[in-house]
Amino acid sequence: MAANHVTFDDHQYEAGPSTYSSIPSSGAGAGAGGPGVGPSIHPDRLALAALGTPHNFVNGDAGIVKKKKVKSEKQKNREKKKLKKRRKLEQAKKAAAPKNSSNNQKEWKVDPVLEALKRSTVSSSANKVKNDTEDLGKEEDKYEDKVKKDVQNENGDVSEEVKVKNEKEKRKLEKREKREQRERKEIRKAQREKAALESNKSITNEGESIQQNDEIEMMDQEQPLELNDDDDNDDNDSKIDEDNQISRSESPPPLERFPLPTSAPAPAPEVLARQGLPTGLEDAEFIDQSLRISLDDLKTIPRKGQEQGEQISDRMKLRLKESGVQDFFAVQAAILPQLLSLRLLPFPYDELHDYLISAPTGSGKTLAYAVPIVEILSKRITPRLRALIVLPTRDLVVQVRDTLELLAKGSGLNIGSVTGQHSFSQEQSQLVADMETPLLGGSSKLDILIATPGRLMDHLSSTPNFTLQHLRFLVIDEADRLLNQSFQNWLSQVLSYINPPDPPRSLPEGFKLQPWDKVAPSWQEGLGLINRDAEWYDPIPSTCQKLLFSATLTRDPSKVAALSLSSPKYYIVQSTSIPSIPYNIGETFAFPTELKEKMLILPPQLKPLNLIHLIHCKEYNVDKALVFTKSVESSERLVRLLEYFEDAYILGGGGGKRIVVKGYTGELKPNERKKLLVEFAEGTVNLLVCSDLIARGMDLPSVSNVVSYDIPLDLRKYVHRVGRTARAGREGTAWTLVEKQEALHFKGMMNTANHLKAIRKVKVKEEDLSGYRDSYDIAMRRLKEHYGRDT
Ligand SMILES: Nc1ncnc2c1ncn2[C@@H]1O[C@H](COP(=O)(O)OP(=O)(O)OP(=O)(O)O)[C@@H](O)[C@H]1O
Repeated sequence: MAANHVTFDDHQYEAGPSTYSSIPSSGAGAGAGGPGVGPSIHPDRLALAALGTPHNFVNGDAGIVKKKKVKSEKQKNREKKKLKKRRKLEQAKKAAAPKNSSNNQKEWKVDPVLEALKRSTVSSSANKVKNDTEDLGKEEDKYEDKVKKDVQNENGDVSEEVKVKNEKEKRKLEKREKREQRERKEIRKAQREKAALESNKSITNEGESIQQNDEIEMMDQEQPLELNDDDDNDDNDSKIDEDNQISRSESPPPLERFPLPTSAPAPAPEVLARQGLPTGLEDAEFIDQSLRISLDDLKTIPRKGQEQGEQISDRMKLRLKESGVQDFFAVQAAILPQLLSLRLLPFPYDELHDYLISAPTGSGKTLAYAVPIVEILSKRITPRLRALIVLPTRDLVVQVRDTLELLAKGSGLNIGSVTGQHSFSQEQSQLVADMETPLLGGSSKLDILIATPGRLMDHLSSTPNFTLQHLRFLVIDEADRLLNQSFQNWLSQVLSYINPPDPPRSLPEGFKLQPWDKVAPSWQEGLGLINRDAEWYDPIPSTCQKLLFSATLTRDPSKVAALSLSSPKYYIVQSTSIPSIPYNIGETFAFPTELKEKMLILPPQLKPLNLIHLIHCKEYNVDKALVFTKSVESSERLVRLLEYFEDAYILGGGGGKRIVVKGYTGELKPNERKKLLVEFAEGTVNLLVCSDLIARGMDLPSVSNVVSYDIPLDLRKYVHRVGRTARAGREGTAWTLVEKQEALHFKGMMNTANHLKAIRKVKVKEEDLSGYRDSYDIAMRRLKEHYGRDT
């Protein structure tokens, strides 16, 4: 009986042509009924027909027997045709099957169109089957053509044109299917909306009706997603839709309406910039750049139990006076009283703040941390590494070390630096006294270390007994630049060497604690030296204060968060007459008060002549100048051109003194650079041509002019360039040579920062340049000869 439930498709693909042998004149002959002549119908089915078994099964053979009696000639012909087509189809399938199967038989791939049709016929009624059969016939015809074409394609019989046609047809079919799907969905949606409207009518309360609509809207949004999952089950879906409509209209009145959530207004960029920042940074304290406090007037904030604050030590006053300091500048006046109020080893109840200080270039940031470090550490008994200052370049390390040595003269403090300038072992012997005995508390020879991040990391990982556990100050100068250096993830590494290890940790096996091995109190628990569970006191807090200084201090939340600041205080030093310039979100730049800014807008070919005019013309008197170019190569070229020009100009009787120009590049050895800076300070060198990298943070008190021969790429670079002059309250002028095609960009950049008004435009007349023409032409000829190509 199982055969009775075989569907039409099952017959088609499994029973084979024998199923249809009942069709008169089919001539198939060799069916399941045996090799007899004429119609061969399975005896079971004949018996069933005779018994009058109800033929409500979809499409059994018995059904066919019954249908046979009423079939018209037309129908028979049609079926014959179909049969013919099917046979052709079977043949085509065999031909289309891959030829490489192991048993040399063609493997049949399931065709998605036929599969879909197969599924649809399973659930349809007998009538539907009839229609479907016709449809299927059509589809099969199409498919047969397609297969034929495919077979031909495979054999390479068909031209390119035919292939394209096939493709087009395939796409058409797909498009049609999609369109139909879309239409079905739209119909369903319209039905739902209609039902919703009807159910709304029955709800008299207006508020309730709104809620009902909301509900329906929500459902509308959700339902298509479900329906999309199975588009073939349209009938079922529409039934579900009907059920939904009914249940909606019959559902009890909805509950009282709650206020719907509304989206919050978009936060302002400044607010966004603050997100993720520690509290304290939101409330920056602004310090007027003109603030001055005399050395005698500066007092520390009184500590607990103190009536009034203390003055700085006489020795420090003396040292400061020796280096020309009469008053403390604003940045120093702002933070010295706070930093100096804490002891070398603060009490547990003393609140240690970290500091972020944004102050203009040349405003005296170095002394703002150097003075408290020297003052506080001078009270120490045994040397331990208590201050670490990280700087981005060797030159800055040398500069800061000089300042610290000057201040610490006579204090007994040991100051060292690691930059990679000396051999690693030389630096090691400078850092630690004992590298042989394992010591938990380290064996530092230094009190203050100034380092570049890369070399610091090397020592942390490879120098035995070098530890940061005793740090009282961690200073990150030029912080914006350093925080942008992800080099070996240096910041988080350094912080991990400062923070106490997580308890519990027992001492290494076989380790012997030496009597002179002094572990920092906050590290003792982590190293297993004390068991706080058995003690009565709270964890011992770290005594390290982090101080960050920069002219352009970033407030990038992710970078600031990486510092794990504790109770941070944020100070911005700026002039009240020139408002600070908000640039990037949360970033402010401040310019030195005594700075004059000028720009020349000119054709590129006139840049050298204009520079020559600026340095030779009495009116402008551009001397003691740092000249910035866009690259090392253009620095070299400019230095050479100016040298050739000076040769020709002096020889040609141009008048005036010879201008001495030198390049200040990274290729110079440290002692050469130092010599050059001394010559520049003495005035024997008039112009130093350099790149941005080398000049950053350089403190050259004698710089009177900064010339941007090539415009800076961004405002940040501009601030750092111009900040090389007008330092420490002195006057200075910044010149920018702007090529005509760059004018829009440069002005736009300054305008965005609301700073364009501060820059005066200078125009040099063509005739003013004529006096230099001859010497300039000679210089250019020599330059061309030198480079052996056109310049
Ligand atoms: N209170 C002061 N009185 C006089 N001169 C000072 C004072 N403080 C600092 N200076 C001098 O000002 C110059 C600039 O100081 P410093 O290099 O510390 O500035 P800075 O803010 O660190 O600049 P940059 O951001 O460019 O590094 C130095 O020559 C320094 O000696």
